[in-house]
Amino acid sequence: MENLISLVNKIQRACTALGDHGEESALPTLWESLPAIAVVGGQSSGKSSVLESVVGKDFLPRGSGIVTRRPLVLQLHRIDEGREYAEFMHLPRKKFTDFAAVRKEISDETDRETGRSKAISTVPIHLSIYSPNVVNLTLVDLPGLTKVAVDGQPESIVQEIENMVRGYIEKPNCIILAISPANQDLATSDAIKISREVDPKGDRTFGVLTKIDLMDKGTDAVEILEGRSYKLQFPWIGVVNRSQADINKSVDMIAARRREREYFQSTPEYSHLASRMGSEYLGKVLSKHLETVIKSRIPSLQSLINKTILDLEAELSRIGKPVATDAGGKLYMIMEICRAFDQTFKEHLDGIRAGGDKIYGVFDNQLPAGLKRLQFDKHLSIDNVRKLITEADGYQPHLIAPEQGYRRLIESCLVTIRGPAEAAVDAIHALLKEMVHKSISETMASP
Ligand SMILES: Nc1nc2c(ncn2[C@@H]2O[C@H](COP(=O)(O)OP(=O)(O)OP(=O)(O)O)[C@@H](O)[C@H]2O)c(=O)[nH]1
Repeated sequence: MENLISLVNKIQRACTALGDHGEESALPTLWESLPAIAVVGGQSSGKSSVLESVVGKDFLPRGSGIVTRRPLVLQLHRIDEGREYAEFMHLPRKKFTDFAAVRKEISDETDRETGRSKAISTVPIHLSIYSPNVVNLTLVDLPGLTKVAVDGQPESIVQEIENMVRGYIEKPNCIILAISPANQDLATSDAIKISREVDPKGDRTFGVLTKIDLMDKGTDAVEILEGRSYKLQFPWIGVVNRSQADINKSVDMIAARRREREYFQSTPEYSHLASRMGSEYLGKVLSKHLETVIKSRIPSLQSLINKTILDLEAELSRIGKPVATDAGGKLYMIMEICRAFDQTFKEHLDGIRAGGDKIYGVFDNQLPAGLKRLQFDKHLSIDNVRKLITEADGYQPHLIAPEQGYRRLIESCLVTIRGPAEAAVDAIHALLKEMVHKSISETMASP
């Protein structure tokens, strides 16, 4: 089953490399059919902390304002042994073993796409983490939902983030990880609000409650965790992440996970729920659920891939043979096309293919018929001949041919036949053009 998640990971990477990340496209987008888990929450709800706890590493950029400005597709791969490392799809063959450098690269790559303007972009960053301490999982980290723009960002950014988040989570294949902080009223949770809009029955929403340790004294989250305040199909999972003070003191993740476990076991209100609380448990549940979803989607994925292959093959055969890349190859190809065109055109003229016979039709029928309709009587009347010859040559003895006069006579007749002659030329021009077009399409269609 673990192979299934890695297979989907590979397809997701291929989608991004081909520019398919679920946006408008002429072809059905494969990305949209792949199951993935999107992490949704308001700013400072603890999204980054949950992601880092699931991974067991510090690697996400931190700061004030909108830090996550591009979707981060985080693919976790479990390895049996060896040192953990990370890889970005935009930096192939570069292995990061220093996770502070991973954090910096996420920031830098965000800026490369969006500029330093703090704008947001829907083009995802792909990060793969290979570690013995993770479960196979694909998570998409999205910008935190916010209510106000900061740092000179346009007001529209609030709506843009919401649209981007909605764009991911409204896809029926998206599993929503809705992060809500326990120290705020659940009724005000941005994550619950938006996930309820796209998944009203909670069929694909996992509710995660953070900051349970920060709740007011005398209050607890049992009502929520037991699904009585807000029911989802899947049980709520509570987590206790590192506080800001822990982060400042560089409390490591492994110690934080241990402390989290102890917290749930030793707090009387939660001890009966301890076995299904915490980030480690969350990671396992998500991995298992993702596997189940992928398994159920395999037939539809397969038929989508097959259909896309057929569509692309049809498109390829419509486009034609591959074009050579080097100059010599291109020249050879052009010469071949010209030769084939030349041959086809000649065959049309010679009557091997249809079309050339129409040219004979013009000379044999149209032109003679046009000429027959002309009135030469006036030109060739004896009076006119005499007049022209006298005007051109003057009075001459009969032995000398009146050459100038003949010329004038022929010229005036030629002017008369101009009309039918030009009509014949136009007709042949149109026929030749038609044959050129025919020959081009026949040349391109020939194998
Ligand atoms: N005590 C305690 N602090 C937490 C918990 N979860 C998160 N925090 C703290 O809350 C602050 C915000 O957490 P983040 O994980 O950065 O929240 P975020 O949702 O990713 O915030 P943005 O990146 O700004 O959108 C940090 O200082 C965390 O240390 C928790 O369960 N308990």
